[in-house]
Amino acid sequence: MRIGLTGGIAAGKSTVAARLSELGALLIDYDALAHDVVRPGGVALPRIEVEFGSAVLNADGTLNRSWMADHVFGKDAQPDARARLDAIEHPLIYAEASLAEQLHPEARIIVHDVPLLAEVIDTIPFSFDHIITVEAPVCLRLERMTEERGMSLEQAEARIRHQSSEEERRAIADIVIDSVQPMARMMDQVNEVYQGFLAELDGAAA
Ligand SMILES: CC(C)(COP(=O)(O)OP(=O)(O)OC[C@H]1O[C@@H](n2cnc3c(N)ncnc32)[C@H](O)[C@@H]1O)[C@@H](O)C(=O)NCCC(=O)NCCS
Ligand SMILES: Nc1ncnc2c1ncn2[C@@H]1O[C@H](COP(=O)(O)OP(=O)(O)OP(=O)(O)O)[C@@H](O)[C@H]1O
Repeated sequence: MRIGLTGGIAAGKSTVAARLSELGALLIDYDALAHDVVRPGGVALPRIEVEFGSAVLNADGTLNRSWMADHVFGKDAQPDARARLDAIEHPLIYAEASLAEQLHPEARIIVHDVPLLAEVIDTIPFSFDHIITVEAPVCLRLERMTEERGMSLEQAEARIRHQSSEEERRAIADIVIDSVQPMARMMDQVNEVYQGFLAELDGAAA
């Protein structure tokens, strides 16, 4: 069974993902894959350099993430910069995700943790049995991003502006997890959701 997990930045998606993984799901973390595919020596970095110029690299040859973030999400970013970066990274991320699945043929429940699932739902080369979105109001997410991640309010607002809205994420999801509820209750909800998946699999096998 393949599950899509999404949510706006700092809504609590990684917290839910970690719980699903503890419960036994195979977790495929697209943020981690997005970091992997731009490592030095890979095919993405030279393409990104051609697309955005040599300022995109640090002196040690790694991707300058804050430069890239400014040029993709910042107020002076070119309107198509995000699409140009995504066009380089996304196919490589999907190939890695597919490989991760092939490496674990025993996995009964596979969770693809995809921050931008609503944006890519028509192009991602996977279909999902269920889609979970984790949601919290923008003001709370801004607070989490500025207090816990050292982002300025402007950077945090820009990142949210470049993402789908809660409404768009809810439209693709059949399960919504509200991360304003106390952590313990949210974890109980994740447990219930997971048990539901197992029951569905057992029902299908019977
Ligand atoms: C622009 C980059 C270099 C900025 O790096 P940075 O370290 O600041 O952010 P990081 O990668 O840790 O992502 C943090 C969060 O930002 C958001 N985010 C990342 N990329 C994007 C994007 N293209 N559009 C909107 N939001 C994004 C997601 O919510 C993600 O969880 C990086 O995010 C990137 O390479 N993005 C393109 C790849 C992508 O689409 N990643 C998302 C997973 S599919
Ligand atoms: N129900 C909750 N109650 C209190 N705090 C929560 C709850 N859910 C998540 N959080 C907190 O919110 C913060 C953001 O959560 P998390 O890192 O899981 O977000 P995320 O959506 O994965 O972010 P990103 O999209 O950047 O990966 C964390 O500090 C987490 O502990």
